[in-house]
Amino acid sequence: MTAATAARSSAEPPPPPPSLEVSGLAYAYPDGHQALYGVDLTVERGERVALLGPNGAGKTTLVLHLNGILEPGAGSVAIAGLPVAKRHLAEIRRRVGIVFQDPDDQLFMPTVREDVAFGPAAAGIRGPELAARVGAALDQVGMAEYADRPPHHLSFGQRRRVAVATVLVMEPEILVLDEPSSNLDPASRRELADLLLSLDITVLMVTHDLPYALELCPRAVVLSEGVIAADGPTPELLSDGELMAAHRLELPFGFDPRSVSPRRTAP
Ligand SMILES: Nc1ncnc2c1ncn2[C@@H]1O[C@H](COP(=O)(O)OP(=O)(O)OP(=O)(O)O)[C@@H](O)[C@H]1O
Repeated sequence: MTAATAARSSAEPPPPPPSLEVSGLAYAYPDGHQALYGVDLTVERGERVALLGPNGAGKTTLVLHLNGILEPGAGSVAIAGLPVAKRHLAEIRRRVGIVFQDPDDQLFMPTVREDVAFGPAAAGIRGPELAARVGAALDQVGMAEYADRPPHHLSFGQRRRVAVATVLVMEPEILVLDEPSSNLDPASRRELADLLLSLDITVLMVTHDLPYALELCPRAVVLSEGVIAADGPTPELLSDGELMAAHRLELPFGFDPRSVSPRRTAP
């Protein structure tokens, strides 16, 4: 290394910490049921990762550790370098935006605008900054024109988009989506895919919809019986018949995972 390159590299900022770092995470429910046995998972900033696995694999249990709803029995979780711990819980919950499967679990205010404003208002943001953040989040999900509507007057697909806005407005480090394509008609499913591809954000997507995982997530992780059974490029994992059968993963009849490449960006 020359003196000039050494000087330049010492001036470069260090790379950002991973968006998500899970190390040796183990968890047993209070009734003694062991749901996770030492999970290690690192997701770098900007990655989109599908979390796959059969019913009961431990996917929800893992997600509930990301924002401190559950506390590890062993191991640790960090979000952009900040440990998930009681003393950091408010900041952790801002950094981890979880979109639950049922948007009605997340929407409870009289209007869309108030639902999207709820999180930042609770964090002390007021006035023009609050209005600007809410407007920007609704624009991101294409729902600005519905701002004054009651959420329960919207379609399921529209409510899911508003639920995404309620977490985007917090400017999270990582967006965690639980079954984002469930109950969506084909057009809403595609529109949500386009929306997710337009976001410059780290994504962890829990899904049983394997074509959706393939389209949106270049990388997939298979969780099975509380351990990571595979971690790699989604097309490779979904083309591995033995792996798929061993973990009860099934593609739709006739679907060839080699016929689709993960999309990098929205059209
Ligand atoms: N509150 C609880 N008390 C005891 N055991 C639980 C509890 N919640 C989940 N479990 C068990 O922990 C294991 C993991 O469950 P989890 O909900 O994390 O699986 P999952 O991969 O999200 O499944 P699914 O695809 O069906 O949503 C399962 O065996 C489940 O029965």
